[in-house]
Amino acid sequence: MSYNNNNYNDSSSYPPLPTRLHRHQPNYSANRSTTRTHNQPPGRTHTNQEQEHNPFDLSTNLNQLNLNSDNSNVINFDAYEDIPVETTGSDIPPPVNTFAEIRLGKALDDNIRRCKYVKPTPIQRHAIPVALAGRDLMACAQTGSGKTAAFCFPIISGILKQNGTTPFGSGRRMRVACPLALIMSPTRELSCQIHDEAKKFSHQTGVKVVVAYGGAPINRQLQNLEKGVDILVATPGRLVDMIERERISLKRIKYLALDEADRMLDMGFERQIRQIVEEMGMPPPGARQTLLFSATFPTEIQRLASDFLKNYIFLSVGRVGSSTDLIDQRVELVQDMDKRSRLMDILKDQRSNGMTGKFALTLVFVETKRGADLLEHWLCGNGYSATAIHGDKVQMERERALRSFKNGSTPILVATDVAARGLDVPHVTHVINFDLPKDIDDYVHRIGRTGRAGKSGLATAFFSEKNSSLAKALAQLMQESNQQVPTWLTQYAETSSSYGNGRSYRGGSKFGGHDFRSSSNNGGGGKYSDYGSGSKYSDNGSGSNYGNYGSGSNYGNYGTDYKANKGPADYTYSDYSGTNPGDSTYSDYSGHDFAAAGVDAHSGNEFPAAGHVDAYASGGAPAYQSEIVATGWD
Ligand SMILES: Nc1ncnc2c1ncn2[C@@H]1O[C@H](COP(=O)(O)OP(=O)(O)OP(=O)(O)O)[C@@H](O)[C@H]1O
Repeated sequence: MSYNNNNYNDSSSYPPLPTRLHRHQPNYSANRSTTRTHNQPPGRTHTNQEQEHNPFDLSTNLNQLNLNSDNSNVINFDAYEDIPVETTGSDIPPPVNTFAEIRLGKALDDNIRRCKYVKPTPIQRHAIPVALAGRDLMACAQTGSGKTAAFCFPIISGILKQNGTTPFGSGRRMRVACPLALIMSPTRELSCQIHDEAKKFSHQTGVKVVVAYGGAPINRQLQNLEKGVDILVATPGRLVDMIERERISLKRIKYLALDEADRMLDMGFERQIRQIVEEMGMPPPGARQTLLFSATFPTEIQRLASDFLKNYIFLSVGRVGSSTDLIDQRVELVQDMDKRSRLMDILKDQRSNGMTGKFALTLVFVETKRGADLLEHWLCGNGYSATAIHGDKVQMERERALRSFKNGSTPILVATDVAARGLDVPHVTHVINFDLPKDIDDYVHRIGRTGRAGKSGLATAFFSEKNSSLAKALAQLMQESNQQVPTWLTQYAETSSSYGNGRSYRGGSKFGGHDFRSSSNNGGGGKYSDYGSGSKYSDNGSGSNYGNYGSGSNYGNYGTDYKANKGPADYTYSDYSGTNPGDSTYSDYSGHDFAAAGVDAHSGNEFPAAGHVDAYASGGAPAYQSEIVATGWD
């Protein structure tokens, strides 16, 4: 065996993967009535010709290829019972325990039932009442815990209550679409997924959802806009393009949601997001409602994000940036040259345990696009059905790869960080970090592709010498997620001074998250704490009750712990991309190249110098910092 045996587990053999993995898919025959539904605004009736596609239809829903006789479709809410919840801000609307309490309207309730959502997840219990009360929200909750519905439900419900019609303005030549809601996300695939979800939730409500993303023909998307749009789901590059062509106006936006908000506001996207939100006619904070969601929210990014918000509520479910305990995390010390043979051992074990095929998908993260292609090729050559996804593939190839992974035709997907965030593929049972990312938050998002919606999952990481800067953050994260930390990793953590590419790890108290206003004393207001899905308002601070907190003054043990454990450096941009020449870790995120020009240490290949913009960056953003290279801008 060619890997170092100082592993988490003495045995080289992997136990059978978790079995609570099969999610039953909804099988509803849609009511294809052409009459207006209960909550449907006037003017939103559907004729037979423009009959809505039924997203619950088994024959057309890709996910349903994964149907299994196992009926364990219901989310495991026990897994969320003890999750700490922290809410700060003024006049915080109380959480709910059931969807019925929320009064989303009959049409939406029907769709929730069709989705088989029996009760709200913790983030939904807390976030939906806040959003329905019209408040701005910065929300942080663990991967796979239902954030998409948490921002979609209030938006759809709000649009239905407005009883509006899909408005159009006038442009130079064509009609200008004026959506009421804009949902932005960093990758094309995630935008498509949110679009599919939002369509499902708004089925037969008359609310029109359209998606716009780069790499796909713009004309088709413009045609869809022509048919009317209430909710536009978009990636930033394509959106700017359409606004500049005067095909979209943001002047009627009432709801703005940023999914993966920390990513949208970090150095790769911030400038373009600011352009969209602040310079392209969108109503200002206060005149619109802004909802920011992510599983991770570094303090520095919270500070940037607060520009977009007014009198907002900060909500965290689980510690900010934590991984869920549902994911069994293992880390192995493997030299770079031994990684392939170790991967082969793992895949062989999985095969011999019967954990293969469409109900046991394996997602393998690598550092570079070329590395992804090479590994895919090597796996296929060794008898494993694999495909790859990364930012150098044209959109059609990206979509094909994801489709064949989802339906189990190729149960192994080799991916760069383009697949790290947000993607909800039901049967991913194992995430393997063949190459670890430099940033702990990226690790959190990557492993979060498994262990979703209350199901358990397995994450294995190959740790090599060059990952030593991540050791401290990784060990701390694992400890906080109740994982066994190998002794050798603790030793690495003790000797390494860094917290992973300069960003401090926000560890500390296991309890709750951290609203940056609380420590900087500039806002905040009341706070209350709550655990899991019970109804109690248990206060976990230093004795004050719900609503009785002064702004940041009564921060209690939680705050003290946070500060005491705060790492040496906060999130520093310079370390993020510029100081690692020869290293292209960040070279692939939804088509962006974040790395400086240089030579990829891993493959020995040159990667492009700053300023390169690839062929399908239509209307894409210019490289706005010398070290940033925009390729295939979404
Ligand atoms: N109330 C609910 N009951 C049952 N299943 C739910 C509920 N809410 C969401 N889900 C399911 O949970 C899964 C994960 O949801 P979602 O993709 O919104 O997670 P997320 O928090 O956005 O994750 P990530 O941080 O990775 O983006 C989805 O398959 C979704 O359909």
